[in-house]
Amino acid sequence: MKRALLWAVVPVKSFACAKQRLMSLLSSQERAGLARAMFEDVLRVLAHSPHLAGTIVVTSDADAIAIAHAAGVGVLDDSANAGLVPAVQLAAQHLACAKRAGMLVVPADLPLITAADIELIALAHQVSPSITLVAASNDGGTNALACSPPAALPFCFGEDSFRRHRDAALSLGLVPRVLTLPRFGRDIDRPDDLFAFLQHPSPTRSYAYLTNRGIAQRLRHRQLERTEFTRAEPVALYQKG
Ligand SMILES: Nc1nc2c(ncn2[C@@H]2O[C@H](COP(=O)(O)OP(=O)(O)OP(=O)(O)O)[C@@H](O)[C@H]2O)c(=O)[nH]1
Ligand SMILES: O=C(O)[C@H](O)COP(=O)(O)O
Repeated sequence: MKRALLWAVVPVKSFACAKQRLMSLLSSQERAGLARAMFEDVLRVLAHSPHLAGTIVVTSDADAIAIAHAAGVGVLDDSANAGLVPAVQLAAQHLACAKRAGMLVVPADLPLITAADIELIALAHQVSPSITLVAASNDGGTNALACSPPAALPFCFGEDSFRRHRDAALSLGLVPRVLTLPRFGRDIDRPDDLFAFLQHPSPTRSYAYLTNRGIAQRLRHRQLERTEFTRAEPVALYQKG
């Protein structure tokens, strides 16, 4: 079976605005630092993959642009910063105009992905027209979307996006390939995602960032307190009554 060559597309919103859902655990500086480290982890895997035709970062963040250039990958300017869907549409139009065969959208908050994951996606993805999807493990999101040709699908990122991408493909008469890739499933969006990430050391910049800054240690204390509070709560209620 012939394979469609994929261009990886990594949308990156401004680091200063990233990871709002981690606000209860991390300062704005720490959220920006983590977002940056996760992006570096993702880019390191994509930029070295022999299974991709290339990688493009869609962003207007000066830091992200510098990191992309240092990794030798292209940048599309997203000065509008109007959300994930317009950013991906921009990339799809760009790739379609350049007559590229396909696009693989990879969010920048997947620090655990590996070269083997990219290979599995590239091997599973069929010739055009075709769609390949990887779901987030816990929130109904889409953590990888391969699409040939690049603009084959109306992009549905947001709430419940995996189901909506699958339905959109089916309504076009395309049966999407769906892969279960545990490392691809684990984006870091919410406090529980971060606690789970910290449970197992990983050779990632993200883990190193959280550990070297003392953030990991602080969060482990916090998690312990949370557990103890949950355990203590029924006793406290009993005493009050
Ligand atoms: N270029 C670009 N990328 C975006 C935009 N909005 C989100 N992204 C990227 O899309 C991916 C998923 O982002 P979200 O989960 O929506 O945002 P987040 O910063 O990770 O987390 P929250 O702030 O908690 O929603 C990440 O790679 C983001 O950097 C945008 O307006 N422009
Ligand atoms: O499916 C989506 O919309 C993207 O993967 C982003 O999802 P998230 O906001 O849950 O990370």
